[in-house]
Amino acid sequence: MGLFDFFKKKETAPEAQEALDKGLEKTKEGFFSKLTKAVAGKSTVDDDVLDNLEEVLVTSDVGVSTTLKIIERIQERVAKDKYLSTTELNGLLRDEIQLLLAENNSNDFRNFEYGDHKPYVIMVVGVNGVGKTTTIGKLAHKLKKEGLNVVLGAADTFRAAAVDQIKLWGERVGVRVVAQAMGSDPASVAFDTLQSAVANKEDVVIIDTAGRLHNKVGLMNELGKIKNVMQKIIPNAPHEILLVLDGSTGQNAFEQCKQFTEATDVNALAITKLDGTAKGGVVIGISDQFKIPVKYIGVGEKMDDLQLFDKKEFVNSLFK
Ligand SMILES: Nc1nc2c(ncn2[C@@H]2O[C@H](COP(=O)(O)OP(=O)(O)OP(=O)(O)O)[C@@H](O)[C@H]2O)c(=O)[nH]1
Repeated sequence: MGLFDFFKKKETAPEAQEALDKGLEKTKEGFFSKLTKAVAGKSTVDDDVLDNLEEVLVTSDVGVSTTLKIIERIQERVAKDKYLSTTELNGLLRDEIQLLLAENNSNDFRNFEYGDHKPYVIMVVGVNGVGKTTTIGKLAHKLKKEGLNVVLGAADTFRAAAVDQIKLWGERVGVRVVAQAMGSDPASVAFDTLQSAVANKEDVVIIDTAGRLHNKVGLMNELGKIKNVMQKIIPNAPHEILLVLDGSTGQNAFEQCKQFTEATDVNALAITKLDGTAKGGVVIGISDQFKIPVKYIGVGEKMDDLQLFDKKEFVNSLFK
């Protein structure tokens, strides 16, 4: 199977569905217990119910603007149907969330025109602690399992621990890692990585970057420099700029998304740690607000706990 096929591949393995269901358990529990309270004692969807629903969505980290959009659509349905029972609310919400995800993930990764990029270059960005290194390791494992040759570039040279962590993942997964000493130029690591990947005819390059957010201009310059250097070897690299966000940080994730999308052309999102949070609504809000497809979700700490995001499976799992 080629690279292109991998990204188009549908992940329907029962284990994957099970991991997704388990990973979304907390979100589901939190959401539906709040929803049950929101409609308690009510038989029809009225203004009170809608107010309560708004609160449920906001506190599930769907985000204010996306929440208002959902409420408005339900209001329209109520106005049209005149009488809407609260038992119908679940189904209605499910439909609206599905629609919303479809609108924002219309550029679903499975439909992306990747062409036949070889190597396919992924530059991974995000602040420290969000699960960036883990996501890179899991992704390398996933791609390797599909028979692709992967190489990692340790371009987060700011912290010695970051280089060590990437090397450790490289060993665990069994993929090559290009690294230089701590403090060396990240762009130089990226250059070396791409150059050797081309020479070795490797399929995928994943470049880690430092996630310092203290200063947007600094971040922009650093990421810009890495990109420019990559383009000396492969003119349209990186093909993917993957922003990793910690799903359990709610509003912080929105803020980080804002900062990084202003600093560079993020075109894919990975949302991690969904298993540890009741705030999985962040997946719905972020993709709506930023119009960037969620491509991967992290649903656990193990190597296999990174999934290709499928909006339909996500909603099915949430409303199961
Ligand atoms: N439960 C859970 N934990 C995760 C997930 N992804 C990452 N983690 C954990 O989050 C912690 C931070 O992950 P790292 O990969 O070290 O984070 P990082 O962003 O690279 O941070 P630095 O290495 O400090 O830059 C680790 O303990 C991971 O095991 C996930 O999807 N679910």
